[in-house]
Amino acid sequence: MGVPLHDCPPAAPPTPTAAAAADPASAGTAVPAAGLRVGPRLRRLLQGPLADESAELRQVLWRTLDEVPALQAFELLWTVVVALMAWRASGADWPLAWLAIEAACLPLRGRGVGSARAEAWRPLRMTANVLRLLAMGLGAMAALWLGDLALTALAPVLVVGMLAVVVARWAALPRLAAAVVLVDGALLWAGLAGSPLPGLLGPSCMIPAGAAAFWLLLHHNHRMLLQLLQLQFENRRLSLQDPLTGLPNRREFTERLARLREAGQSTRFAVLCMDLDGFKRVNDQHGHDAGDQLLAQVAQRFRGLLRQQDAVCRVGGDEFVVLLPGAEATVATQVAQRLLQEVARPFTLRDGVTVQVGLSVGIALCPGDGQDGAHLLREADAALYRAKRAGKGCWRHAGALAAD
Ligand SMILES: Nc1nc2c(ncn2[C@@H]2O[C@H](COP(=O)(O)OP(=O)(O)OP(=O)(O)O)[C@@H](O)[C@H]2O)c(=O)[nH]1
Repeated sequence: MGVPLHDCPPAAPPTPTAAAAADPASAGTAVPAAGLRVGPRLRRLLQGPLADESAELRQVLWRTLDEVPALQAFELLWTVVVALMAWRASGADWPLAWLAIEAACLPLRGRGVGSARAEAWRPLRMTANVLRLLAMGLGAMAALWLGDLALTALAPVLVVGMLAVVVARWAALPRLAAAVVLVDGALLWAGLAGSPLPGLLGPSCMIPAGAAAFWLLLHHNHRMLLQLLQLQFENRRLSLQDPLTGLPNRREFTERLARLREAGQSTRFAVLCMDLDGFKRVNDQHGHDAGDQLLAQVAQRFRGLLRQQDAVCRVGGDEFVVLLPGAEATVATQVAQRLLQEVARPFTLRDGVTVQVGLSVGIALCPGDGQDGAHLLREADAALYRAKRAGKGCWRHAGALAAD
């Protein structure tokens, strides 16, 4: 290591931030799981194995259920045609009740889609969808019981068409979709079996085979969709992660910085640019593999020291960047001091070799040293360069707080 820490002001007692950073158990609060807000048992029942997937992935899957307005218009048209025909044929009130349910569900089925409240309205949308599908099954069954020839042709087409839509679009919820197929399939079967028209019992026996085909399609759709999403998520994770240390990489760091800046003009945070001192010597003396092990252990120590809302990223060979949301100068300095001390402790590598390196840190603050993320990074990098020039093993502030 270069110049000892006395080049920096003496270490102050840990602040609540630094204390929390040192104790990962007390750091941060758990992010609430996103997605449908139903009881855990019901969610498990509906989602099945999906409950083990990440909340983010489940949310994307759920979003595939959101209704398409054009599709809803066609579905409405079909139901209106069959229900009005049943009303004319029977003169009874039940087709009107069927239409009333369809009409009442229509605005609820698209409620909140595309808005910030989309997630909150999802249970309502799902309830409305299930209710109208049930009404449609019952309505078609009753229409078949009338024995009207045109209705006998149209009602099964309506049910089968609806089930095809469910199978095509409800791959996110295969269990619920399968239940809808079974219930509406059973109602269709009951309608055909109970029709006063002769000869329908035989064709009605085809319904279990049809339901099985629908179920196979549904299962296939679900597996494909899940695999696609899993790949998409894995690709994204790999593109944002440094494979050696498991830390976020430069791209992820830039995105987090941008998100922080988007949070508002008054956002306060600190950027710490860090570079190991004497790392090349470890590579030269013990080999590249030892250097890799050292980098992974350094990353582990950094992670153990920081709060959950802080971010530490590996942005180059032995270069790391830390983002401290909400931190002002004192806290940033104290965190830099603790990081320095952490790295200064010897590292024991896999084959028992003990190595020692140091750390130099450059600190830039938002808003004091600038507002723009790229500018702050440059400022912190310049401060790091000054720390290196000052003899390494120390930290330096950017801009107004710079001592030299
Ligand atoms: N083992 C390993 N070495 C790497 C990796 N990426 C870069 N390096 C090496 O890390 C070294 C970084 O160079 P420097 O930062 O100049 O080395 P240093 O000894 O820390 O120099 P100072 O910062 O001036 O103290 C170079 O020798 C690179 O070849 C990596 O992924 N694994």
